[in-house]
Parts: sequence; C-alpha cells; structure tokens
Amino acid sequence: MKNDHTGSPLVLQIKGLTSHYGRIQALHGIDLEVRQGQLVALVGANGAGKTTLLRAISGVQPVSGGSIHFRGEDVTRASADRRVRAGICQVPEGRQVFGPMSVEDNLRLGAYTRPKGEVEADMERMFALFPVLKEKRLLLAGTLSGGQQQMLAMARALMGRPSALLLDEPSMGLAPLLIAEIFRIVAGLRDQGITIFLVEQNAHAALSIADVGYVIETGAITLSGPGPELLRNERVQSAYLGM
Ligand SMILES: Nc1ncnc2c1ncn2[C@@H]1O[C@H](COP(=O)(O)OP(=O)(O)OP(=O)(O)O)[C@@H](O)[C@H]1O
Repeated sequence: MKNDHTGSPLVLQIKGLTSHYGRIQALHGIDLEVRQGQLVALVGANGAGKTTLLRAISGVQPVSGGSIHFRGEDVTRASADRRVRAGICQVPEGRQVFGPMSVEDNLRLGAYTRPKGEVEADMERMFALFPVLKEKRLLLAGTLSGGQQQMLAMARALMGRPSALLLDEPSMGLAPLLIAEIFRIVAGLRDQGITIFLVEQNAHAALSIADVGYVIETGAITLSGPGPELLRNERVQSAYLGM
C-alpha cells in the first residue's frame, strides 16, 4: 500500500446500497469506504454496475436501500446539488467539457459554489497542477486533445474544492500513451492530498496506482484490498488482466 490511511477520517461511506432499474436490480448491497487522502479504485467489466454506483453517489440515480454518508452527513436522499455542496464532485464519463467556451471559462464554471474572490487564485493552482491548461487558457475547450479535455474536466471539478473527486473511466477513448499520462496525473493529485474515487474498466492501470481497490461483478463487490495486492490476485488476473 502506498500510504496507510486507516486512521484518516471517512470521506465517503456506503453501506448496503441497492438500486433498481424498474424490476431489475443493478446494485446488490454495496459496502465501500473512501478515507481522506486515499485513492480508491473500483474496477469491473462492462455492465457490472460501476456507472450506476457513481450516479447513485452523485444523487442522479434512485437508491432503493442502504445509505450514503459524506464526511458523516447522511446524503442518501439529498439532492445532487446538496451533495456537490457537501463536497463530492463527479467528473463524468466522456469528459463533457463545454467545447464552445474557453479553458478559463470552463474552470470558472466549476467554481460556481465558491466565493468569487477566491476563484482567480484557485485557477492559478489548477494551472500549476496542469501546466498545459495554462498554455491553452484562452483557447476554446473543444480544440483541446482528448487527454487535455480530461485534464480540463478534472481541473474544473477541483475548482469547486471538493473533499473528494469521483472519476468515471478517465481512460475511456484515449490512446495508451495518454492513458499512462492521465493515470500519472491522477496519482499525482493523490500525492497532493486530494481524495479520489476512481471507477475504471482498465483494471491494471487503476489498481497500479490505487491505495485500495474494489472489484464489482454483476452489482456486488466480490473482492477488495490494497491495490497492488489485488493486482497480484489470481482471480483478478484471469478475469480482468487477461493473464
Ligand atoms: N437505463 C437503464 N435501464 C435498465 N437497465 C440499465 C440501465 N442502465 C444500466 N442498466 C443495467 O444495469 C447494470 C449495470 O450497468 P452500469 O452501466 O452501471 O455498468 P457499468 O459497470 O458502468 O458498465 P460500463 O462500463 O459499460 O459503463 C447492467 O446490467 C445494465 O444493463
């Protein structure tokens, strides 16, 4: 394990969470924890329930049972906006930056919950974390490469100073070299103290940088443990790593 966070406060705590699409049950009693400063990865195949779980955490997917706490606050039935204000911010799958707006304006949008006077200083912090965004600050976001748009989507989320960042498949649609760079950046954000919950189909890349990993299969957690330990697990290797 990269860091021992067992004594750190809980940022996200999920207990017995269930969710349905009509009569189809997509989540079967999920238990999961993210502690302050941790990088926690949830890996699983297509259709395992990763996006459903993230959407339930963000408050845009109905929950049929169980509970979700952010920093001790029960948000199981709270609105999505309330959850953002409670400190959880999701970077959606497929990046979804505002293409016709400049990089700077995209970042300002991410700061909508923040006091106006602090936004410019936070933007400079983002430019220090993501120097390529500084270079391109006046360009339209739609002109950035896929990897740069992923960085902008992460920076935009961080502009709200969330207590945890939820990343939905940041490697999706990126070339292998860019995937490696994005994961280096995600690990770097963790090293700066940012709490991250990373959801990925790319189990190898995600577990390689994770402090703690969870494996989800057909809506249930089937394995969990330190990221590097899961990487060495035989079941994970045969099911997700093609070994
Ligand atoms: N709108 C929907 N209506 C009915 N069933 C759905 C809906 N969305 C997802 N499901 C089902 O819920 C289960 C979990 O899907 P989910 O999208 O959460 O998986 P995932 O692990 O995120 O997959 P992916 O990697 O493709 O995003 C799947 O069986 C899927 O078919």
